[in-house]
Amino acid sequence: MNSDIEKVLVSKEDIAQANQRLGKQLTEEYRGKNPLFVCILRGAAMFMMDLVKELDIEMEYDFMDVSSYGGENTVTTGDVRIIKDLDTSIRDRDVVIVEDIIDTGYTLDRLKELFDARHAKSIKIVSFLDKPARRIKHVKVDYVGVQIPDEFVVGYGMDYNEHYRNLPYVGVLKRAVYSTK
Ligand SMILES: O=P(O)(O)OC[C@H]1O[C@H](OP(=O)(O)OP(=O)(O)O)[C@H](O)[C@@H]1O
Ligand SMILES: Nc1nc2[nH]cnc2c(=O)[nH]1
Ligand SMILES: [Mg+2]
Repeated sequence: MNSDIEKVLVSKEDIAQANQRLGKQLTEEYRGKNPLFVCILRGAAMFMMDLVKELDIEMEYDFMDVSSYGGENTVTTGDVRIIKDLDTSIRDRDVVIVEDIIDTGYTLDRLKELFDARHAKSIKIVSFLDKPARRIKHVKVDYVGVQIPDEFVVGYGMDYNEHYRNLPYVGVLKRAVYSTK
């Protein structure tokens, strides 16, 4: 285990199991609909690539880069900026937004509003992690991998100052790491 990690919240095995379950559910729901899966960069990249391999249907995917956080690294501002937009039109498409984590809900609330305005046929959300304790915007998450307590997590795509995204599990950082980096 990485020496900066205090504890593992979601192991490699837990991740694989959650993805298999989500893949089955989404396969049932979207068979014959050619859905567009939208990965929200950068955090959701690793989850997205694992998830789509569990889908046994025709589908397409695209990427969008948004940033929901301002100057500080662990404090939300509620400001969501589009850094890279989709290349695909979502008009009349069944869209599945793929996120690594829903925390305050600002990012997904804003994205849902945006996709509604672009006339998607349907919009559903799949988030690998759900941290309900911190919710401010009560957006409906249709599919959740794992619910976690109110801790700042890293790994499996999630970062602290761009580090730790490549960890193959989700963990909590040691306190000391925040004060030295
Ligand atoms: O529910 P919220 O409070 O809006 O937080 C969740 C969002 O915050 C993180 O992304 P971030 O903007 O930090 O960028 P990243 O995905 O590139 O790491 C995470 O990947 C979610 O997209
Ligand atoms: N890395 C990381 N990004 C987040 N964005 C919102 N919550 C979190 C979290 O717990 N960890
Ligand atoms: Mg993100």
